[in-house]
Amino acid sequence: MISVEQALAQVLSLAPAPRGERVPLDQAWGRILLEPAVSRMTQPPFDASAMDGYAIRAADIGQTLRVVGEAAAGHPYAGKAAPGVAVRIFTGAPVPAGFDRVIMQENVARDADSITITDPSGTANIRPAGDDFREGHRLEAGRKLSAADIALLAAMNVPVVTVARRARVAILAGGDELVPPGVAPGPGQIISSNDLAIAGLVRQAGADPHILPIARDTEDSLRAGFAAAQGSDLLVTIGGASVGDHDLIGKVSADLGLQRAFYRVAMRPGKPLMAGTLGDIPMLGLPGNPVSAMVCAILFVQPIIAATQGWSFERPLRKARLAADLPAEGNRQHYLRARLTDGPDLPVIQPFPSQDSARLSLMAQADALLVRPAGDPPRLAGDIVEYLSLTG
Ligand SMILES: Nc1nc2c(c(=O)[nH]1)N[C@H]1C(S)=C(S)[C@@H](COP(=O)(O)OP(=O)(O)OC[C@H]3O[C@@H](n4cnc5c(N)ncnc54)[C@H](O)[C@@H]3O)O[C@H]1N2
Ligand code: MOO
Repeated sequence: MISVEQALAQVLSLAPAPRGERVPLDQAWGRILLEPAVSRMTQPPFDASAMDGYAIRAADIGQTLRVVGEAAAGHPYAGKAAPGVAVRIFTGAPVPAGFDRVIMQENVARDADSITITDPSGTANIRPAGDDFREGHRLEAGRKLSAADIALLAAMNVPVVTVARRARVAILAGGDELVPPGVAPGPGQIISSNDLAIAGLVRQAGADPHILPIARDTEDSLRAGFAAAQGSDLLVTIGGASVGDHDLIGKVSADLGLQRAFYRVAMRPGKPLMAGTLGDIPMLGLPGNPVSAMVCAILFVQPIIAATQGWSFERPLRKARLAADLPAEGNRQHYLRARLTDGPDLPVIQPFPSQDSARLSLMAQADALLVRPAGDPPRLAGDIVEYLSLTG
């Protein structure tokens, strides 16, 4: 058995280099920027009015001013400032040359073509050219593009960006007991859920899942499943990873030439995890118990997808206070399904009394995985412990 840290390093070393594609901005949200984007604009491109009102010279405050023209957004005023004059101006309009204040119209009394300033206090109400960013401003590679990033790129006049191609992830669940949701299970059968859980986690990491037909517990059926995964960027198998007579993933993948990086990790749940490269595709073989499969996907599948897309998707370890005493840990790092509530300083974490790795109903209620290192001594209520958030 290797440690979780060693396993993660080995998994990440299997990730192929990210490949880029050019997409227009309306398709770029949530994608990973692979090449820096460089602004072709200065923003604002001109000194812009921040208010509806009158452009004046600060030196003229106290005088009655003559309104000589109008500047609206998209309709600049062609003239310049002169002593004793004002220009009617609207938000977003270029401030004509020579004016250095905009007085809000609420602070002005207008009489035909004349204005008197009733309240000269306040700021200039002018956004100077380049106040936001200048030509050449860069948005660096490696970020997941947010709504604000897309707006910024648009304002930079960068209509097309290079983002990482979404990894295509083949998901192969196997087991004679499995039927898809909606099918009436026969004797001894259950509904396959893991493939759908993993597909959700794959999507969360920004990749495209491709759920293959459920494989039977035969070498031929598994071989057909592996063949169907050709052309994917990553293959994730679920189940059949343990030592039972019908656990064939290890044998079939080895027969097909898997370069195995490791098998078995010192973690709980998720010990019978394997990883390697099959042909030129990285493969992760997840254990079949539903919670084990999900924990392995959170710890290993999501990070390798991120790496394949030029990104780092690491859930930070956060601190919380234990709600109840816990016994000493064994020789595997333990990820306990838990609930978080607010506390006076840190959140309070309450692990569920049952940690059975088959209990999906508890996984669905968990908002955190309490992480206990191998060999952790007994802990008391109130002790500070670490957790991974499942809710973001
Ligand atoms: N003698 C030993 N037995 C087991 C060991 C061990 O070390 N020695 N490890 C146990 C642990 S830990 C786990 S985890 C499981 C992993 O087993 P497999 O990866 O071989 O998974 P299966 O046997 O195929 O399935 C386990 C369990 O999960 C259910 N399952 C599988 N696939 C799905 C699916 N797509 N959707 C829903 N449920 C699924 C399956 O029906 C089984 O109940 O091995 C232990 N045994
Ligand atoms: O990985 Mo097994 O989960 O310990 O149930």
